[in-house]
Amino acid sequence: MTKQKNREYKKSRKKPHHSKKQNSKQSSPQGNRKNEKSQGKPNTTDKHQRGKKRVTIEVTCSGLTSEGKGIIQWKGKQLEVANLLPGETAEVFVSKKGRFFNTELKRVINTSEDRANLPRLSYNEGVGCQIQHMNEQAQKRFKQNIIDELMKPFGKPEPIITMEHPYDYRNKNVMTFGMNKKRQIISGLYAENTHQIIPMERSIIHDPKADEIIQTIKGMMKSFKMQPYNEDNGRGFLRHVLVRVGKKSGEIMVVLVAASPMFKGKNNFVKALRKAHPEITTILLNVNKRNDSMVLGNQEKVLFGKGTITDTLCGLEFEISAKSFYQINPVQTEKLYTKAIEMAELTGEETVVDAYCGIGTIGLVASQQAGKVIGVELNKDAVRDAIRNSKRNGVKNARFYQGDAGEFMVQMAEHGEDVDVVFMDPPRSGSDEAFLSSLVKLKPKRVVYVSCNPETQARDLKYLVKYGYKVGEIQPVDMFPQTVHVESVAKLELK
Ligand SMILES: C[S@@+](CC[C@H](N)C(=O)[O-])C[C@H]1O[C@@H](n2cnc3c(N)ncnc32)[C@H](O)[C@@H]1O
Repeated sequence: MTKQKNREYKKSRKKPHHSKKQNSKQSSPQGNRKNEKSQGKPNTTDKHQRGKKRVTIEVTCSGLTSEGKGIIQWKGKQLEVANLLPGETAEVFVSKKGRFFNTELKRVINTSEDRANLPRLSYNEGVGCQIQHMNEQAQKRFKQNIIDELMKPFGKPEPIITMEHPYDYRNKNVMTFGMNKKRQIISGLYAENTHQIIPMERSIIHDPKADEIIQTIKGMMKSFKMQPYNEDNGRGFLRHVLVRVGKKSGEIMVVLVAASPMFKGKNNFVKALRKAHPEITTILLNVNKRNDSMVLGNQEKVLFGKGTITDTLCGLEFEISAKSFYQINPVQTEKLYTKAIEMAELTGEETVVDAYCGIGTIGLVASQQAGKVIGVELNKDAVRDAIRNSKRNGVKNARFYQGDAGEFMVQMAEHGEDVDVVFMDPPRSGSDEAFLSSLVKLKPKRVVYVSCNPETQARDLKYLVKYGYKVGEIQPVDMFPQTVHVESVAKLELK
């Protein structure tokens, strides 16, 4: 890569289209005095949470952040309120923590027509679903606006592909275990940007059976003298439980993530869990001694079954290991892959690279219409799955390699390989300069860029456009209903 290209790439990486916001309840005091007319009026002051003062204000919401929070003005400051919609008047609690303001919706006074007519949710069922208070039309508009805005430099995206039944869709649930102040075992999700567990028994987007299994495990812990892990003092055993469900096959994997490999009474535990849920097809113990936010550690032991599950996607069967990536919404994934493969315009002759290939899903589905497929993926377990999956489906024209996709592309470019089409589906952080600079050297006719983070996708598209590609169709797909996340696939052609 030339110095000029390097500088350009770094510059574009520094400036993502939207900047990340603060903690869910915290708003920065970045307000603007001109807006004081529309400021909320303080109603009352009360005390909560160990005597901290908070005021109740009446406000009208003027817009939405890219994280789906309502924007309000108060005392010359712009604050963000979760679960509030534009045009709504509401009572909001405001309290101050350091330089930041915490807000919490107390009561909506005038309801927007965009508000979802939800059945009453039980305790915390909507945690992690930042926009579950918007109805389907409003969610669709919200996500379309995000994509349209980000992709403005490249053309007008297609209307987003939505999901018919946008609930219970996740095939993977991960719950974290801990103790509450009454020393009762709890399981739930971390509150945004913290390691504080919000107890949760059921989520509107989780697979119901997976949630049920996690509750069974929580109920069994006391009698098996199994302590939840305490991050502060390093004591205890169970950190998380991951349940993965093959939505078509019905196979179910349970992964107990523990702080230690010493699992006393594991045989009896496995027996009791299988008795309560005969539908479980495999159980694993994963050991994670790390202190970061990664759920799974490297060490893994199969306690029951074959250690993997199988599922069907786009007519092919895929074996999936605990540590491998597998798209969490298979109904929408089929629509996404169908669109991506259509964009590749394969004729049966092409050499295709499937970069960041996971367990080989896109490459193997595309292999039926390609000359040959070369897949590259960093995760060893996923590459092993991909190789097994090509054999399982009788695919003869696909090869999978383990390694960094950027380094792999550099080598391909140095060897002057011929590549016709590249599918790329990087993680949320997007691709890197090694990958992109080699991609433009390899000059494939078409690049199909699949992304779960349109901000980094837009950044990388800008690079590819600068170095010889033009963006054709851009297709957003709602893979994550009820949340602010959106998937997008873009077709690029060599100019
Ligand atoms: C969004 S997933 C896509 C996987 C696959 N295309 C699919 O649809 O299931 C991104 C994948 O990139 C892999 N990955 C992350 N960093 C990588 C890198 N530097 N080189 C190669 N693969 C990487 C991850 O392990 C993960 O499997």
